[in-house]
Amino acid sequence: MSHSDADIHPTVEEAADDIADMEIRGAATIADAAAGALATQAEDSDAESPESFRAEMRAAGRRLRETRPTAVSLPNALRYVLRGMEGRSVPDLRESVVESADEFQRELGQAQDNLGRIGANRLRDGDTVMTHCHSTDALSCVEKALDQGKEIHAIVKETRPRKQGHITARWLRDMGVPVTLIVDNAARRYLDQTDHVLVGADSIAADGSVINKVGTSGLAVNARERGVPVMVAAQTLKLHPDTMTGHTVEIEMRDEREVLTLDEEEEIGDVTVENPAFDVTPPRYVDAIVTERGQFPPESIVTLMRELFGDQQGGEPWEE
Ligand SMILES: O=P(O)(O)OC[C@H]1O[C@H](OP(=O)(O)O)[C@H](O)[C@@H]1O
Repeated sequence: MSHSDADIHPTVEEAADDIADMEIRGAATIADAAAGALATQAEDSDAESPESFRAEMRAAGRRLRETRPTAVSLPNALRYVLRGMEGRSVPDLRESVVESADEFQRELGQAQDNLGRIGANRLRDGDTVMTHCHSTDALSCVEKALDQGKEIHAIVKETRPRKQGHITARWLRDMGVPVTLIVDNAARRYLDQTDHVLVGADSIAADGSVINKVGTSGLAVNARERGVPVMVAAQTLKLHPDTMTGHTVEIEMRDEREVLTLDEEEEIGDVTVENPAFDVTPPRYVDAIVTERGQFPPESIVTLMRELFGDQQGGEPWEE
């Protein structure tokens, strides 16, 4: 690396590109990758002054932050690692960043395990869950239920346009769970055979709204109409601190080519394609938000948010 103040390590560039292209995806996985990339930036830095080291870390943080807007786990990860940066010399600063990233990654894994155990208690032997998209937090609940000796079946929604339901189907098969794969449009019909809708979250707002893969809100409304409980598995990393002061969560709009190929467009003619990646499920359609700190009715999640983020003031550590 050269000695310019804001050198971004190739590993950070690669992680940022992979997050933007969804080679690395899923809110928790993105957070884990971002923390790891910051650690590499720190480890390999040849900054000669504490100021240039800090400038490098901020530049790396900004590069990672600008990749995708909706999953708050990403800025929460960057805040955790960069706020842990302390020391007066480059070696001290480096060590603090590496330690802080390591601690973050350990806690993330631990939180997912604990959340899974709590969520598993909602599942009974023989239950069928319906999933949407691919969530490692949600699958942790199934895994722990299996560990408790329960038999679980899964109805897996394909999840257009990127068909991440296929990833869920593969993971569940690896766990030994019988899987029925359905197209998204069949979900309402199969709710009659479903005991729980089980989804993850990219962000949770202070009013208990759940921001998750587009299609979650329609599924939740249908589930309420059919009397099927909706369980959201989301470690506290998914709680969105800005929403405590009235900010809304930006919904990512992705490339139209995920929906319509060039060939398809040539056949149809010129049309406008909209491709929002996420939607907002109002709290009244959610029965429980399961975190590593316990399970909560969505309306009470704000209490936990105040406890966790209440004292966090000031600007973003990548902008300071
Ligand atoms: O953190 P975990 O539970 O793994 O995933 C949480 C959510 O992240 C995913 O977003 P994307 O696939 O990155 O757009 C899905 O919306 C999923 O429900």
